[in-house]
Amino acid sequence: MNQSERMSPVWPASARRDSEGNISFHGIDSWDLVSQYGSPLYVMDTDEVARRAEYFVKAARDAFPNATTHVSYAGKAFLSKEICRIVTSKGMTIDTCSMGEMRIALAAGVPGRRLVLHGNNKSDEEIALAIDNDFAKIVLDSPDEAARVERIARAHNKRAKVMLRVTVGVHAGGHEYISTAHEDQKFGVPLLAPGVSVNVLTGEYDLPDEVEHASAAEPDDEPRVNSLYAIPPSKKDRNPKLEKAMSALADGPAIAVLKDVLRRSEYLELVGVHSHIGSQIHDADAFIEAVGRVLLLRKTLYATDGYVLPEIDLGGGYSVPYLDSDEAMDVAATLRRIAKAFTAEIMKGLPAPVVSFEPGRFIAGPAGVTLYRVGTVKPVTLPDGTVRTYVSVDGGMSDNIRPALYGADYEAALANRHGSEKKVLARVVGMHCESGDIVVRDCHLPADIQRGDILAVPVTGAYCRTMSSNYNQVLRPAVVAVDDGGSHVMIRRETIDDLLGLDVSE
Ligand SMILES: Cc1ncc(COP(=O)(O)O)c(C=O)c1O
Ligand SMILES: N[C@@H](CCCC[NH3+])C(=O)O
Repeated sequence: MNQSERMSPVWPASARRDSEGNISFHGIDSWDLVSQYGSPLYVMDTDEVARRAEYFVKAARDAFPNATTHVSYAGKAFLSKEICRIVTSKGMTIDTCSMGEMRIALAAGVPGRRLVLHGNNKSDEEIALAIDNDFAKIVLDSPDEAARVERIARAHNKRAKVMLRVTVGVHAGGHEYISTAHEDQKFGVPLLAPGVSVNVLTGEYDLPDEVEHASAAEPDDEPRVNSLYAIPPSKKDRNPKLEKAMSALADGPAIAVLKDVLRRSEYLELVGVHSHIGSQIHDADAFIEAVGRVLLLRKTLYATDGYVLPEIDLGGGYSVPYLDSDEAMDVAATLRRIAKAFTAEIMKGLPAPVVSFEPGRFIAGPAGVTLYRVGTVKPVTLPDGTVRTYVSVDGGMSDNIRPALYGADYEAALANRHGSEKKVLARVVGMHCESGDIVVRDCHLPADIQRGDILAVPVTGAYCRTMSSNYNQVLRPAVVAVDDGGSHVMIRRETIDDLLGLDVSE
């Protein structure tokens, strides 16, 4: 019997390396997986997905013992009917943002009341499908969307549950393309008019002159009773700093949309506000800052319209380590810190909202490993005399666009043997006609790596298969599920018939 060693924490918990150097998942060798299902191959450890879903749902419940929490799996990270069933069995709902994602979740048997629809450019058909299926929420992303959803809801004689996605102005996230709460981008509706900034913790704010005159009450002024307060507070409950910050928000774009939704209440039920500040966020402070701003918005809407937003959705963005040297985020501790922000002064007088989260990468990323066959191995001498060994594999940017798109870093390991003790500086590259077709920019691999070997790249469960392409007319790989019960195909490999079937020209 072979002695097996656990792999480092970036691998699924079931991954082992035996004394011959074979990497296995739940006892199934990489070599056997590739022999049976072909290469490249996405391997999804479904036990790991279930464990991570369970962990997040429990961490949210534990962090908010006195509030209801909802955790929605962000299907854009990785979606299949089986994954839908696994995460919903662990108490999650599912966040979708396209017709395809909605249809997969519905085909998995997930009821609409456990689904969410996002999207900055939803089609009428997508909105109609969500309304028809009584989705838990449709997240409005721009000022004109309330009227569109209302029109479709009226046609279906239904009342749609809607939220508004707001951009809170917090700058966070791993890469510019995956940061979503700064001002200059396509998602959401800003809290504040252009040029206005508010420190929600101190109530200090910077307003351009004209806005200052229009909106800010002096601390000793009478409150702007008619414009700011639906229900004027008693003098002793007034907080001048908070009033200044609320005044700025009361004049902002987000409140205007929320008021518009309230005016359409016959067909729209305003269930809350949504803030997603970006993805691969390591810094818990960014979430705390976002919570403060969203709670200020909730307080302001209560002040102006006497409406208590029932739910605050804080989106996803929880980081995972990709490299052994990356620090793992303590998600339970982060959620506890977020929960503390909900006990701030600003909550005084308002009931606790339902608090929702939408993790994607955290659930699926570390559960996935991609297996590739090694092809050409080419040592290249660099101008400074260093030799870099280019190791070509049979996939690349078509199955993992993240290195090319975000400069994302990964690790690679020889998965079918130990290989020589001597290591070489290597770059793992794909088979596409692009020099940027890189899988792992820099790593050290055994010097005797050769054609036919298997390379495994961990943490490819999120945003790899879902962002894959047919570039160079390659066929998308299969996704194989592994767990204690064995392995099976979850999503089949594309075939040449699939490819030719799309080309309908005579
Ligand atoms: C609205 C929304 N929710 C949730 C997510 C999931 O993010 P992550 O996979 O980083 O948790 C995203 C993607 O960034 C998103 O846009
Ligand atoms: N696609 C991004 C994550 C953000 C997508 C959702 N807003 C990534 O691969 O890191």
